Amino acid sequence: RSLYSPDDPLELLSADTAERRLLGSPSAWAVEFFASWCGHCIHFAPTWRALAEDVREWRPAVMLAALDCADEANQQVCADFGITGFPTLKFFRAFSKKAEDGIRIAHPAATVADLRRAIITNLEQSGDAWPPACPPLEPARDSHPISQRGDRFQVALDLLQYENVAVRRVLSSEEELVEQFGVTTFPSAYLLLRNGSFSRLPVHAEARSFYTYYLRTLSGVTRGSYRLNITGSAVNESRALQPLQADRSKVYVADLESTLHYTLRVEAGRPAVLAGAQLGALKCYVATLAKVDFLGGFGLEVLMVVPTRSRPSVLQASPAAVLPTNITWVGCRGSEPHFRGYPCGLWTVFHLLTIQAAQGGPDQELPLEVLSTMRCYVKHFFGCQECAQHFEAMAAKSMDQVKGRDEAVLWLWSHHNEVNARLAGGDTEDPQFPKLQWPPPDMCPQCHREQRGVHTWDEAAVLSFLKERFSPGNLLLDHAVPIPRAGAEAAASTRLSTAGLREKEEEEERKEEEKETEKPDREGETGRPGSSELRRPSIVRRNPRLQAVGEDIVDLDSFSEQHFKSKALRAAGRHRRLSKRDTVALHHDGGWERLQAPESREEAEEGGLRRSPWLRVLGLGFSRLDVSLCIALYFLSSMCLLGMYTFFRLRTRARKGRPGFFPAA
Ligand SMILES: Cc1cc2nc3c(=O)[nH]c(=O)nc-3n(C[C@H](O)[C@H](O)[C@H](O)COP(=O)(O)OP(=O)(O)OC[C@H]3O[C@@H](n4cnc5c(N)ncnc54)[C@H](O)[C@@H]3O)c2cc1C
Repeated sequence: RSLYSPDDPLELLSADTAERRLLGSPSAWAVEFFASWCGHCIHFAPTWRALAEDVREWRPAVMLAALDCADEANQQVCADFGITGFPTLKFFRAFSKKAEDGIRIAHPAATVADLRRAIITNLEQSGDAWPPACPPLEPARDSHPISQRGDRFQVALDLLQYENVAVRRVLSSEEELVEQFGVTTFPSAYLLLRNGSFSRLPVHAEARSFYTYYLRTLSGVTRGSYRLNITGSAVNESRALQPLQADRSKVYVADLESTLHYTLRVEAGRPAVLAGAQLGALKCYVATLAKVDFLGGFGLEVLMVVPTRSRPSVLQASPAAVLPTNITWVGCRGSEPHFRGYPCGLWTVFHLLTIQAAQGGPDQELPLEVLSTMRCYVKHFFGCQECAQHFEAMAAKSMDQVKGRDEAVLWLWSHHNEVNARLAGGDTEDPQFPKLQWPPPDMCPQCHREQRGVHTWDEAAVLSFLKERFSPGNLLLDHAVPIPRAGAEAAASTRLSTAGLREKEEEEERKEEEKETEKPDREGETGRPGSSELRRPSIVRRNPRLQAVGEDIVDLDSFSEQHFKSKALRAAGRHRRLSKRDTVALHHDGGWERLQAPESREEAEEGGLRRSPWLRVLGLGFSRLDVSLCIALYFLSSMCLLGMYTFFRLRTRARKGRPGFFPAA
């Protein structure tokens, strides 16, 4: 099942319906914005469902709804409603005009009773926005605290859909009525009939459910014509995922790519403004991806981020890019849509990053940098807010004490296991993928030891297991989105060893250089149609319009250019083609070239930023535009000189031909 199904008594909103239903509505709405992968949303779903059941009779005065912000189709609408974390609960008064009118209902960990009270409190404060279907709940002189009054409003709301009965409240302060009915205890309920007779309701307890039940059973009281409007969208319908054959000893590139797609296009695209610490966190993340030899040769060209103040973030600006635009979970695929997926992918990406950072190059600090990048990323972008808080608490305790590169790998491993232990047996656990202390004995027997009957880990064995597991040779390309290429070659590329990849890559680079030398005027073109050598676009493109904006928006283009200068130089040394616009061209496999967006081709050509080989050899840093201008100026000045020369020459000749100035004697 998805978190909610059409059987639940709430409306499942979508991008098409959210604004239409919530804004300008004669009903008040309580909405949960959730992400189906988020553990705390999974915990919270039964409470929201129970609340929906509890207040189902309050329709159409008060409606309950839910919107899945993890669904990429809903990304924009969730951003419009200012949703940055999950679950977020908002109350919309009737006739709310703007998305910002939603009032946050604090504390999603609240009980059904707390939430019901929060709805009533907000309803009471509706003033002019009183839902027409809602009975008048607020007597003129009510000195009781709102929390107490709220409990008693509920009966009136519970009877909303019933005809031939009206519920009114009388306060103890209304002495005349109290006296007329002979009321002695508060609260108590009286039934007043049309003929003027009245009697106290014979209920066992002066409580909401007793009153409601009794009133509904009265003769003549019937349910009105209002029908529950269960409008489950097809997208949200319960569905089990088709199982994909996944080898659990492998790491799938499809999972890594899907995670990058989700982190960069969805999570980082959510804030209205990227600035300050949040922008810093994104820069770190991008920088780490570029710095670590991420995917070890599996064709990721990282990465341009463009300054933005507007939310349709640059991260979405390039429709076709290196990463696929859809999500395919393979190793991280859950048995149902709300299990596993993105959080699984995020753990996997960070394990891979720490291990690759620990293994590659002389930079001792890099694995520690990866850990702090993960900490920053989770703090600023991970949509599951409570997960992020838990992780931050763990990190604050011990992350600073990590000194060495192997220690960094083991820190992440052991803390991931701590999370596994906390979540084991809970409702976020996919029954088909129980949360274990990892790696389990069948995956790594040598990792486990027993000393006097007590289990211990052999950390050295764990470390080498992790290094092997997250080595480039253990990455599988299955189910990732392929780019068409020659049949046999494509088949062969489904799984390549690191060595194979690197050889292939070098060969392709050689070929590429040769082609560039042969056809300098084709520089900037993205490849031959049908060939596997399309130049890959960067994930995110420069958007010149956005560059004029504010000071605290950092141009990550120049940031990364500076940051990775040394890396770029090294790459250039290895005959990498490195354009000014591509931050770092990492290893690539020809079979993994992504289709390039046409606009990025145009952009590259228009900007004239790609230099032809001979200019690069000269190292002059001129673009083709510069050179064209030089030639044009040179030509113009030559023409000018020629003109002047001809003019003076003609004048001299003319003078010689004329009679002298002095008259003949
Ligand atoms: C930073 C972070 C904090 C989170 N906090 C919470 C939370 O507070 N509450 C909540 O409900 N959910 C939380 N989650 C989600 C939760 O940890 C799982 O990611 C999610 O439930 C999916 O679980 P899974 O079964 O796919 O395995 P995951 O735990 O996601 O693991 C993914 C894969 O990594 C491998 N793996 C497992 N353990 C280890 C390990 N110790 N070392 C290396 N590899 C390992 C396995 O192959 C596994 O399939 C958090 C996720 C992240 C990224």
